[in-house]
Amino acid sequence: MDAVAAAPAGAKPQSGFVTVQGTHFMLDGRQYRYAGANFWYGAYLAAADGIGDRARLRAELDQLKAAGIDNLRVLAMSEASGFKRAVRPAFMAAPGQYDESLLQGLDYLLVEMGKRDMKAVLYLNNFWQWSGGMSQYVAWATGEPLSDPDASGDWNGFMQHSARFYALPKAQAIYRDAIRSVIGRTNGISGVAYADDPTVMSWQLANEPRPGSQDGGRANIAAYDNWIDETAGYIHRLAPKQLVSTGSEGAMGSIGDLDLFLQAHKSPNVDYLTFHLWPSNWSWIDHKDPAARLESGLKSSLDYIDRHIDAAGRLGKPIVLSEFGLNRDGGSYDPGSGTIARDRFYRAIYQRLLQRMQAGDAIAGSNFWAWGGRGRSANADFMWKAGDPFTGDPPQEAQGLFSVFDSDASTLGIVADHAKAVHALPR
Ligand SMILES: O=C1NC[C@H](CO)[C@@H](O)[C@@H]1O
Repeated sequence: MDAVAAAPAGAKPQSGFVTVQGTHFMLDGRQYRYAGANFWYGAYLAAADGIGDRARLRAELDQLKAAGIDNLRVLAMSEASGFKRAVRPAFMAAPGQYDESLLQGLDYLLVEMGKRDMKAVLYLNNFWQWSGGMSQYVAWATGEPLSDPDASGDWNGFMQHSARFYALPKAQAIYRDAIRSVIGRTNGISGVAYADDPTVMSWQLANEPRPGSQDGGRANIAAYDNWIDETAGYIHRLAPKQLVSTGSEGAMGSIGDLDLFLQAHKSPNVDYLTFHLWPSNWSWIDHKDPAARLESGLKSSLDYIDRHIDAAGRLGKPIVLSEFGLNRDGGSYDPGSGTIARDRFYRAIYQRLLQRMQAGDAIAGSNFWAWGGRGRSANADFMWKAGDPFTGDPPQEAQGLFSVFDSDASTLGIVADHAKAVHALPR
């Protein structure tokens, strides 16, 4: 194992735990607002050589920190599955069997983030197939075969299958054991219990948990709301010093109903709200030509942002935009391609977030999707294979679809400008 590198020069002493006060985050007695990134593969990159690349990790954490990015959203549990486009290896090879090398990767990542005074948002499951996720739990609990959406194209059937997770006691038992295995862990490098580590800002129940499909999800609402309330309460009992959020996309992840989103987040066990913004996935903007309907897509996007910030204010909890992204020009995956449309999109999103922060509204931060760093695909189809470098795009998507690479200077400049403006806000 690599020796743990010395703290970078100028590393500040570690800050305390992030807490909630009304519609704001607090940190060390002052309001905390942040500019962050999605770094789903952070623990994988931090694993020992053979899976990870710790020299790349340290260099890219430095690059992110230098850009003012001090909050990273990271996958902290994955399940071995037969899904065609799932990340391999998985944190959990089988119910109750955990990959110590990936957990040591999470140890290493948290230590390196702590040195740089960064905060981690760790999600413990996934509604989607690219890390196994809820569908794999259903398969383990029922013995039924998986329905792979990348093979069938039946995304509605997949979403309904995943949503069975919420009401299957055996699936929940396996999941809670996984939660305990992470939250109850003591960092093998620092000796600090995860639940006592202020680097961990919050635990997320899952990535983008939905009640089910647009047509079938309403029947699962009671089970979904109950799952959120009970799981969030369970996590709070394991980690009383840290925050809990759901990982929801907002209305678009709540069968299009903002009221259902708010209802699911009323639980006092849910400390803050999350929402995501995916104009090209939601057909507001064209994947293959983001410039074509950019202005109308931007209008829909800004409206979506305002509605969710307003709703969080009414609920009296902070909210973060914990995913947003857009395609490269012409829908290209090539890291050398242009990002004119994406840069316009990022600027407009950040401008609206900053305006709402300056107004004292409930918005407390954002994490762009997603840091790709120096990860590059060498495959003609741009699809990830086990052993390939990691990028910001998980294995179910082309490597380069939404990644912000280390060479994307214009986009990273926009991110850095936003981070600087956020850090200049009164605290
Ligand atoms: O959580 C997610 N939201 C959208 C991303 C881009 O499509 C996707 O890769 C991921 O599953």
